[in-house]
Amino acid sequence: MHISTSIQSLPVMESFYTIQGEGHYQGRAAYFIRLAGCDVGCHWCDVKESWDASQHPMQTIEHMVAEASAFTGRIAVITGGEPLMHDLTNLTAQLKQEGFRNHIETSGAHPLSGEWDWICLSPKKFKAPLPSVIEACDELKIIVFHSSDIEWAKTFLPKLKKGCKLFLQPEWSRQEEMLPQIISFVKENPEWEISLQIHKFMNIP
Ligand SMILES: C[S@@+](CC[C@H](N)C(=O)[O-])C[C@H]1O[C@@H](n2cnc3c(N)ncnc32)[C@H](O)[C@@H]1O
Ligand SMILES: Nc1nc2[nH]cc(C(=O)O)c2c(=O)[nH]1
Ligand code: SF4
Ligand SMILES: [Mg+2]
Repeated sequence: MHISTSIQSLPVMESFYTIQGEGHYQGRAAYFIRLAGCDVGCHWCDVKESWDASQHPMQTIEHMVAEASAFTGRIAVITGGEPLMHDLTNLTAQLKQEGFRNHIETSGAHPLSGEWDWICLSPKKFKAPLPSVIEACDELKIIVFHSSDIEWAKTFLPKLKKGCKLFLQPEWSRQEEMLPQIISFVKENPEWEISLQIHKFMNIP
């Protein structure tokens, strides 16, 4: 007997069409889907409201993709929360059918699922990233809260695939203190770039 794919729903905190504010695609129009649920626990996380999935409504993938498709842009960024806590096979397949490039923002603490055109890994000391995600990422984005985080960033280099983009992003509240050190590091190590959360300067989501 043929069993049709059951309708899958995922907990969604918010979705919005905006400008990617971080990393290699910074400045590009993108539709963000922020899935709820995270077990990493970064003390400086800028979306702690996303952590408890039970606080957010379930939405069917059909509904999520239909809403995304209403906008002109065709980059979808799946973020969270930690999006890899969910099986993203069906979501990414249906976004692809609507012509989206699928991008993910992840801590890498859970196994990859789904079909990705761009993987941004932002590893955390609080819950280590899986080797499989480190090897697959297209962009490494290290949040710099303390100057020692710059040294920690370098420990990932031997494990990354060739051509992986390298970013240092100051933790928002620590920007003034960390930026001078990040700037001098990048001047000495020009394979690294600076990412600044430009959406926060523009007061957009
Ligand atoms: C909110 S997280 C969601 C995706 C995933 N859980 C992760 O951490 O990559 C999205 C991005 O924002 C970064 N981020 C979160 N809080 C931040 C802060 N206070 N300052 C700078 N970047 C932050 C994360 O490191 C990650 O790159
Ligand atoms: N504009 C904008 N760009 C972003 N890039 C990564 C974000 C995230 O929270 O994952 C984010 C976000 O929340 N807003
Ligand atoms: S892994 Fe991402 S969503 Fe989870 S606490 Fe850290 S920054 Fe926030
Ligand atoms: Mg954000």
